[in-house]
Amino acid sequence: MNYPDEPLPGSDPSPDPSPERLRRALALAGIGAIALGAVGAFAWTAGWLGADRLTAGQVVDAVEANGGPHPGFRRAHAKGVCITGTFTGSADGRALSAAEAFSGETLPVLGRFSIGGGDPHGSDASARVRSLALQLGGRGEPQWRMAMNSFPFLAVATPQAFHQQTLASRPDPATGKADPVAMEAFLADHPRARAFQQWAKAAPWSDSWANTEYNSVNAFRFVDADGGERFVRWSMQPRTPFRELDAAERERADAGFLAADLDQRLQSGPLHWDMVVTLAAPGDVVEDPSVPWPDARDQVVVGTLTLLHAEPQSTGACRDINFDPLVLPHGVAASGDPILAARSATYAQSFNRRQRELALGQGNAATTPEATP
Ligand code: HEM
Repeated sequence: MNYPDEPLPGSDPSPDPSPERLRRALALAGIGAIALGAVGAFAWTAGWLGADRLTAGQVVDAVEANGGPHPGFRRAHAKGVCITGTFTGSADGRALSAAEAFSGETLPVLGRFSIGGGDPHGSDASARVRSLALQLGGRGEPQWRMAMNSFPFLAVATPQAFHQQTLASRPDPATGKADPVAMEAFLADHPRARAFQQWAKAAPWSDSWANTEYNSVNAFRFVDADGGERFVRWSMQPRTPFRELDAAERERADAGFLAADLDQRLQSGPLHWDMVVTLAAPGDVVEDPSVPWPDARDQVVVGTLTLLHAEPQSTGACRDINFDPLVLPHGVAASGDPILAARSATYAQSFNRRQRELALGQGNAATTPEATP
């Protein structure tokens, strides 16, 4: 298949790209991301990038190979449901960022809950990662798109390492599991990924999308009305109390228990999360999502997310949205994190592929309500 493809920013073979090149890449990323949000076109058109670098197409090819072909579906986080609700920013949020979301007005929200993995029909109990993607602001308003995960930090620091991890995780057709030798080789090259493995082994599984905390993981910059800038990470912290889904319950759980649980909870009323921003201190690493910040950092509650309604992704409005984390409003800007820029480019690849399949009638399962939770 031929798709427009460009080398990923941050995959330059020269070890130390100049700040000027980085600035140009980020500026182009911002422009590309806005264009992408509007027309679904491929975001990455910077002609200055070299020819021998990792491309978004290669990254998505590898992700797709691990999840199996599922035309019309997202290549990652393939299983999920659409949601709608509102967001209301706080005065404390307004002091940190000039974004419309913190104006005090209540904005419409369109979003999507999902689980990790590329199988749209897989069991909820087989995926420990829960995810929340949001678009704050409706049509004609400045939009803020974000895609967050329940893990607090990433396994890797760069798009290349993410690609190596994807290749090492490829399931062996005979066993359905990753080749342990390939995974050990990856871990030997990327020792910090062991911290993520520890988290995945030890952290309790939540039993609901409603009681899960979702994290931006990548750092961003908040810009206030006077132009003051701060590096931040944020999380959506649930007001619904956490409850663990233990191993025995996972064994018994229905394949679509998360969507059924969500529907049931929403019948009893709205669900709420506090948006909590963590402020970086001078010297904190802001360009590497595999390095968590110390717990003692200042935190500010900047708003409330209220979810009101859920519907199947096959027919809901979230199906045809690319939750590109670089579609940002005035008042929020990218950090220099190369993973963030790579996410924008790879989500565009995945979005283009699935939309093309839908247009060609090859993704009917993705538009049939019975085929999804
Ligand atoms: C280099 C690193 C990453 C790559 C290559 C990657 C790749 C992808 C791809 C291809 C999709 C499907 C996009 C679509 O078709 O709409 C996706 C979805 C998603 N990603 Fe990532 N991802 C990366 C890192 C992250 C991180 C750090 C987070 C969050 C902290 C994240 C959160 C999500 C979420 C929540 C979705 C589902 C969005 C939705 O519901 O539409 N990803 N990712």
